[in-house]
Formats: sequence, C-alpha cells, structure tokens
Amino acid sequence: MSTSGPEHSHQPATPSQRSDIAAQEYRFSVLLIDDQLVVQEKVRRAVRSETDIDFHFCSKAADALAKAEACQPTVILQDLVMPDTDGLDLVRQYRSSALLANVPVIVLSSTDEPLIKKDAFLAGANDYVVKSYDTIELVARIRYHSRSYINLLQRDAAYAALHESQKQLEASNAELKRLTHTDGLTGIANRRYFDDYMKQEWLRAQRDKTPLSLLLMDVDCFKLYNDTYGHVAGDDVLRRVGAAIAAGGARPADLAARYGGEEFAVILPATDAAGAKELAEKICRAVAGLGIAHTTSKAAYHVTISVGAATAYPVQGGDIVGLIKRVDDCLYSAKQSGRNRVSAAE
Ligand SMILES: Nc1nc2c(ncn2[C@@H]2O[C@H](COP(=O)(O)OP(=O)(O)OP(=O)(O)O)[C@@H](O)[C@H]2O)c(=O)[nH]1
Repeated sequence: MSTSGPEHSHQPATPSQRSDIAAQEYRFSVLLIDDQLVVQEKVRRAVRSETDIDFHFCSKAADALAKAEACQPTVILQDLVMPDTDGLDLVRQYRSSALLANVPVIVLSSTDEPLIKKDAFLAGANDYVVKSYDTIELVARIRYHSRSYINLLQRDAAYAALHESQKQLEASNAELKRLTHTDGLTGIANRRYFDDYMKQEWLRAQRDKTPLSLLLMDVDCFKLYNDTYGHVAGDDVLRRVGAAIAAGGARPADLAARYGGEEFAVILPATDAAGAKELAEKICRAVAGLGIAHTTSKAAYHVTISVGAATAYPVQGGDIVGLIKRVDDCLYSAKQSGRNRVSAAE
C-alpha cells in the first residue's frame, strides 16, 4: 500500500493521458474524502496489508474535487457529512467532472436510513456503506468497484485504439487507391484509370443520352527533344505539359490522363463536338504558351502538341474502341498537316 495526503499537488490527467493510463497495468487506488482522522486511520489500516491498493486521502471538502482529479483513483470513498458540505454535493461534482464521471463512488455514512441511501444513489453514488462496516467487506467492495472501473477504462482504450487503427487503415487504402490511379511521372491519372473512367462514362452517356468526347494529344517531335536536351529534361517537359493539359478541362467530370509515353488523353463527359474542339484548341495554345524551348522541333521553336478530337453518342451505338480509333485518326491527321494543331472529327 502507498499513501498520500491532500498536500500533494498533481496536475489533472488529460483525456489522452487517461487512455495512456488505460493501456498500462492498473493498480487499485482508493481516495478517501473524510474530515475525521479516526475514519482515515480505519481505512488506512484496512488497506495497509493490501499491496495492490494505493491509499490517498483528503480531509477538506474544498480540496476534494481537485485532489480526485489529480490522483485519478479507481474508487472514491466519500463521507456523507462533512463540515460545511453535504457529501452528496461532492458526489454530484464528481459526476459532472470529465475526469471523474465514471469513477465509482462509495458513500460512507453513519446511518442506514433508506431515504438517505436513495438520495445517495440519485446523486450518482455506486455503493453505500455504513461506517460500522467490517474491513474485509470494505476491501472487497474497493476491489470490486476498482476492477469494474479498470475494465471500463481498458474497454474504452481498446475501442479508441481500434478506432485509430481503422482510421489509419482507411487513410492507407485511400492513398493506395490514389497511387494505383496516378501516373508516377506526371501526377495525373494513369492509363489504367483512363480505361476504367472511359468505361464508366460510356455507360453514363448511354443512360443519360449525352455525348461523350475524347481528346488524344501527343508532344510534337519529342524524340528530337530527348535527343537534344536529354531524357531528364524530357521528363520535365512531360510533367509540365501534363499539368497544362489537366488544367485545361475545367469541369469536375473532365479527366486528363497520361495515355502512354508522350501521349495524353482528356475524357470530356457530356461535351459535344463543338465544345471538345474548343477545349482542344485551348489546351493546344496553353502548351505552346508554356514557351519551353525546342530548337529542333519541326513545328515551332518551342514545345507544342498535336491534338485529335472526336465525339460519340453511346446511346446510338458504337463502342469505346471505335471512338479511340477515330480520335487516333484525327491525331494522325494533325501530325500530317504540320503538328501544333487540332484535328477534330466531323
Ligand atoms: N523523356 C521521356 N521520353 C519519353 C517518355 N515516354 C516516351 N518518350 C519518348 O517520346 C518519343 C516519342 O517519339 P515518336 O513516337 O517518334 O514521336 P515524336 O518524336 O514526338 O514525333 P511526332 O509525334 O511525329 O511529332 C520517344 O523518343 C520516346 O522515347 C518518357 O516518359 N520520358
């Protein structure tokens, strides 16, 4: 048994400290709030030989709440009648304290009066012992209430740990999902996600009877760029071009993806041919506007792209492969007619 008096000053444990406490090995800890020295001595003697029970006491009602919050007992023994204070007022204060709300309280009383007992339980006491108790019974009750409080803390700590690990798992899954959808070099969607998204939007366009447009774009004379400036610089161009393309599609459903190598694609749900062509022109201008020097390009003195654009009405039939083929033909035609331009299907 260890003891402490009210003169010990402790900081109250915070909720997180309490959950740390809950993860530790618990000791039973009893706090007696009683002004009578004789009662203190009786309880002290009762638990003296119990090596797993710590004993604390407080003789002043005014210090009781702070003392209880500081020492975080596993059970409080509360005197019913104290100078200037009704012990039940203190019980109510424990119940209103975030740190003590669930700490078991045993009321110590000199009377067995049923109405007083009733008031004690209404105030939030868990048990009621008449001061003529024998010490074996008191120790048994201290153990019983302490054990159930510790079980409660350990259960709360287990729930909190479970909740935390669920949150971490969800965050890891979200990150994993993001990574499986993202192209490592450019940070925009990858080909796998492009394929999934295209299927999903094709079906949506079929259901909603809306058009679905696709842009396919390719960096002009990119082999010459790599040959002139090196692959590392080439990678940087792909990153910057990818960002410019992604910035082009302004609607939330638009999806820019790296289609492969130096090819990019933009899926434009609910967008007709005129809208697709307009956006294609805008992206083409945006990439040229980056002003990245490309002195060996056959299209300009800076990095440019060629863009193919086509639109499908899935409700009328056709398939994704057919749409991609038409866009690819347009891209080929843009390349053939001089690069740095848009070729849109009629
Ligand atoms: N740096 C870099 N180069 C890449 C990457 N992926 C593809 N390339 C290069 O892109 C170049 C594409 O060359 P081509 O298909 O001949 O086309 P191009 O030189 O752009 O010519 P046009 O399309 O006709 O304008 C090849 O040299 C590829 O090695 C990449 O991730 N990083």
